[in-house]
Amino acid sequence: MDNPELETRFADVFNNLMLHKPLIYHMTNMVAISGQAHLALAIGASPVMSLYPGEAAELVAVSDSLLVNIGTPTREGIEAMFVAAREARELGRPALIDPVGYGATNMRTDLVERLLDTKAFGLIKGNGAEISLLGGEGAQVRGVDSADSPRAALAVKTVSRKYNCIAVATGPIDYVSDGRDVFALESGHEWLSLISGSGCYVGTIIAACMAVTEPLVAALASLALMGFVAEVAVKKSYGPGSFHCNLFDALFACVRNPSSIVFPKWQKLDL
Ligand SMILES: Nc1ncnc2c1ncn2[C@@H]1O[C@H](COP(=O)(O)OP(=O)(O)O)[C@@H](O)[C@H]1O
Ligand SMILES: Cc1ncsc1CCOP(=O)(O)O
Repeated sequence: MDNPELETRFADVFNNLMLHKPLIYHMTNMVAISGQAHLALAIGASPVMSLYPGEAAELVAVSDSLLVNIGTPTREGIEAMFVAAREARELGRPALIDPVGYGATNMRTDLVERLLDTKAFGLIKGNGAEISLLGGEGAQVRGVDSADSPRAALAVKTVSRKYNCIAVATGPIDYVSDGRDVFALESGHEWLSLISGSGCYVGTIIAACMAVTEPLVAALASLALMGFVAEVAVKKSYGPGSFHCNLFDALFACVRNPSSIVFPKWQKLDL
């Protein structure tokens, strides 16, 4: 899809991140939490992380967007997520849910469905397997990893329609749907799957962008950015460790100079 207008919009999104420095309230897992905080800062946003029910409503009120990631659930954290989701709905705050490990255990499946019942979320972002299962398509989930997601392209549209929000399925090919169209992007590098938390990082970038633009553009811009920076970072890296560092450095540089980004091209699928 050759669309210079869309690329200008992506660049505007990153410029606005630097300008507005939105506060992103992360309710996230103990694996990726510090990386997500560092990443938010690198892209010009401000992170606040908390899983405490007693301050969840107040934090939603002062934040520019909410990210709920169920990766390492705890009793208290779950209670806080429901408080935050209801407050975000009440206040109309942009909110994203990352259903980490949906389908891996009955508990996660049930939790995600109950959170979605709050109707707080303008965007669902999962890996291909999580979104395929949410959309009623078959997929294999092992722990929190996506083992197989051949039907993610179809599922993303189903999920978007079912939950009346933007749906995003990540993987070697990323898919995004607004319930009408399905967009696909092949970019990035397989080493992203060697960084535990790379999907969570995508969540942070999208949630930050949702504070400054509509959810569809936020998703398309964020995934194109991630794809491009992964391709840049891998050229300077020896393995997952240096790749992780170079990825953050490339994100830092790109959001400060969006005209340096060669955005990989989204394709509109005929589905
Ligand atoms: N084989 C791959 N090639 C290129 N990019 C990939 C590959 N696998 C995952 N990605 C990218 O890594 C990021 C995280 O996606 P994914 O691994 O599906 O999430 P999760 O970590 O939640 O399982 C996304 O930006 C996705 O595009
Ligand atoms: C390994 C792990 N276990 C529970 S949450 C988590 C991190 C998952 O991060 P991602 O799905 O973004 O790779």
